[in-house]
Amino acid sequence: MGLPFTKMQGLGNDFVVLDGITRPLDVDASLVRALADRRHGVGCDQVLLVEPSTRPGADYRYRIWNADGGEVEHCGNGVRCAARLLHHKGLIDGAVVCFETAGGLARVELLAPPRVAVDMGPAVLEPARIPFDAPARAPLYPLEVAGSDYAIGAASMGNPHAVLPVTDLDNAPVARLGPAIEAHPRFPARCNAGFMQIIDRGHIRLRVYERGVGETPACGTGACAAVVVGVVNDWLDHRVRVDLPGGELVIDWEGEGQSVMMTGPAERVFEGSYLTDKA
Ligand SMILES: N[C@H](CCC[C@H](N)C(=O)O)C(=O)O
Repeated sequence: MGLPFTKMQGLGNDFVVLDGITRPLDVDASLVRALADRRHGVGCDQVLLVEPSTRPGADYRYRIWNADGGEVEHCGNGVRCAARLLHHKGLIDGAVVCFETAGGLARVELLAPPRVAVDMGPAVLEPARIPFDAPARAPLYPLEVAGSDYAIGAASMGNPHAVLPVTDLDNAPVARLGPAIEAHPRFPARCNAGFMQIIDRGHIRLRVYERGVGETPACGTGACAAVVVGVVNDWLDHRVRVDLPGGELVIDWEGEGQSVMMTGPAERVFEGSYLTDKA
């Protein structure tokens, strides 16, 4: 008997989505790594599990694991895909659904397909809550990485992000610096490393080396974190077009204490059954 799943993607950030609603499902790191394996398994950046909600105000709970098997707090592209899938299955009344995640609540609205809008909740800038080791909160932090000194922004969207401004994104040292920032000791839970090029006050280009995965075509929480860092440093206005290698997200943030709003696509790719018994 195989494990049914739905393959989905948002700007090429791809997911194996599991149904924990019809019946409870035990997901562990080894199953995640097997599913995520692009040669021996299905292949994905993250595995998502949608379950009945456990808290008032939420319609469903959704959990996220990176391809390395680590469970994490939030996934922006993933929450759009989870909402699109529930709507397709007739499990949402109307066009709005609220998910509880380990990183907080996410209110999702299905727009004209394939677009989906998400209230990602507030950004967290207090170093201890990112978590990031720093003596005090600052718009930028000095960080020594691989023997050189950089200035990074740091924020959490439920999950930790470092944001490094660059002037030439196409030639940014993502493969070299990404892993070093991801595993930097000042990020005790590791982090997602964003490389941001400012085009103008309403437009950035972004590449993200994701915690537990590597560089992905798009990172929703990374786009949110990059815009937050840009607004905090007065480099950006409140509505920003974020060009990622996989496509465009639109992020709106009115400032401290306000939710970060994200709009982008979410698409089903195929339904399948993972044959866990290899015999
Ligand atoms: N790699 C992230 C989780 C997935 C985030 C990303 N796929 C998104 O769309 O936000 C982390 O370890 O926090």
